[in-house]
Amino acid sequence: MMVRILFNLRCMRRIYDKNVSKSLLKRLYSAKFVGPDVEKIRNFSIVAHVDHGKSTLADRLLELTGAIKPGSETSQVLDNLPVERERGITVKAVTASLSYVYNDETYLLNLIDTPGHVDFSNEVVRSVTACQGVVLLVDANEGVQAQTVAVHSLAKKNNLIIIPTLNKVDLPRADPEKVKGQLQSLFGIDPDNVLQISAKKGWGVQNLLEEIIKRIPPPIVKLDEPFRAHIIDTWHDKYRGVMCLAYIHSGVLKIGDSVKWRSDSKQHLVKYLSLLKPQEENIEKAIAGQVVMVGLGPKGGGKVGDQLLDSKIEESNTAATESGIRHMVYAGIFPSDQSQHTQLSDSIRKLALNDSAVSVSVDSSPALGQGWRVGFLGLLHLDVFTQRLLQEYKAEAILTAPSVPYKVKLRGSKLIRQHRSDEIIITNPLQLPEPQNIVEYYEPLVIGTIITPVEYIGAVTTLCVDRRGTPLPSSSIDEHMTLMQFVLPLSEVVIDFHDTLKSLTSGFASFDYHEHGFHPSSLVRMDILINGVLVDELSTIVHTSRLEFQARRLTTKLKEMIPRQMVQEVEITRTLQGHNLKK
Ligand SMILES: Nc1nc2c(ncn2[C@@H]2O[C@H](COP(=O)(O)OP(=O)(O)OP(=O)(O)O)[C@@H](O)[C@H]2O)c(=O)[nH]1
Repeated sequence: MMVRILFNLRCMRRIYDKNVSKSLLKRLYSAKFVGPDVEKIRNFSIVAHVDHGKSTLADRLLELTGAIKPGSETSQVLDNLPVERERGITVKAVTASLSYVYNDETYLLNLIDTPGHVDFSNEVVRSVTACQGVVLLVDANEGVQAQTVAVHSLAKKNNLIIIPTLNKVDLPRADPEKVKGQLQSLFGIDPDNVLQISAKKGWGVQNLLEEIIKRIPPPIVKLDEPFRAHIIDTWHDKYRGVMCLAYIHSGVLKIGDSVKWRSDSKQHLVKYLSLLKPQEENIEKAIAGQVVMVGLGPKGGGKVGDQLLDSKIEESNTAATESGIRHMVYAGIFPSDQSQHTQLSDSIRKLALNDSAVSVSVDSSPALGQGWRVGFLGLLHLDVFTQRLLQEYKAEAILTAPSVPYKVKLRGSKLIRQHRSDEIIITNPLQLPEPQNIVEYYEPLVIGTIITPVEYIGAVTTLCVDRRGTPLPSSSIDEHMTLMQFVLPLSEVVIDFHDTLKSLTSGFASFDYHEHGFHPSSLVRMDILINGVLVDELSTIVHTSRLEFQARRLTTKLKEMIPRQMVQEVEITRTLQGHNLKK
């Protein structure tokens, strides 16, 4: 019961009104495509720091190409999940196939609008695999921010053409020349190549569209080879089963073609084939270089990362769908009532299809019953996942306290045999072996990039050192802004680091991080006993230097939250040294 009071993070949000997206789609009208010609295809993505205007630019591009009517009342048309509209953020990359006539030729432009928040960066990573270029959007007022650095290096790593574009030039405080200087000093971008637009007012957007056609090359594909595509997104359709967004690498795909998954050799027929403009437009045939929606019917399946092949290709690889995603945070998800277990299980399965970044494994708890241990890319990802469960599937869930994964090196041949390895990853504090069976503890570190005005360098350094961070060399972006880097423990970053950084720097600093592997650390499991009984769900793994602070913070909270008459004593045990703290 007490556990529920503390950790029942049910999202009490407004119920999803399905009519939102339907009425929206009604307002869209379609332009006629001339048959695809690879030379006239451009696949590109809009990448930027959070809130620099990606979705607003996507709206203007949709208007210019006739996919939506100009002056449409609904803004951020591609952000059509209720959670995206409520929070004003993009969490899913969305594709729109647009047609545009330039120099009397009709071009097919596949636009992918991507999220900006670091927790959804996997969507960006996946999107760029279907692109030959990106529009790197930078707010001309805020200038280069931490995610600008991250998406620029991602585009470079994938050898994509980058179209640097300054947005929000209509703002009185916009300083395009200063931001061009930042792009030059950080990335070596020639200021003459930088475009200037106002996505909100539509200024310069047509020029940008034509620059996309001129600067980004058509995809290099093999039309005469057998059909092969890779899956960049999937979602569940109530009537048609799994629908997949596929980027075609070679060959041609037609309705009725026989295909198979690379991960299993079973044959299927292509039942649905559409362009997303962004509403579905059925097509009979798609060619290499296109991004299309494919459905194989209710039993057809489909997973992000897998490949769809012509059934005559003799190739299979059961590991084809391994994502390589490293989960940053794990939490237990349990039904609020065990009678809801089947429904919640079904909802999690369907949502995990659309949110391929989560990992789901079965879990159980003495207090909460049967449930799942779910891995997320960060706390915002966890929050959005539970909100989507409630809004899109009406599934209420109880969440346990989130924890980062740890690693331990085991002692004892029996244990090593049992785990088939001398090292195990701990995603649940309860899995931690007894201290005498552990040779070494490891915790995950990240390299954090912070871009801050120079006057906050001191405050940022103090925050990072307090969070056990080690500074790396910093570099000046211009006379006002500095790029700082720190090696930080992931556990110190995921909970409230971003909010604290924002409040210390009056909202001016931005933060991004990438993983830096597991490193040896001094860790201990902190157990909580209430009325002498160990409450499994309250156990956490903490760094020994933070044990007392964390213990006092948690017991103070428990003291406030648990009705006094129900508790005689709250006790904290430290398994390693057997210390007790009583409140
Ligand atoms: N003044 C001005 N405001 C803009 C412009 N472009 C976007 N905005 C505003 O900036 C805010 C963020 O715009 P979005 O398009 O949601 O930004 P985003 O990059 O898609 O955001 P995420 O998907 O959450 O990363 C909104 O309030 C927009 O109205 C512009 O050219 N000028």
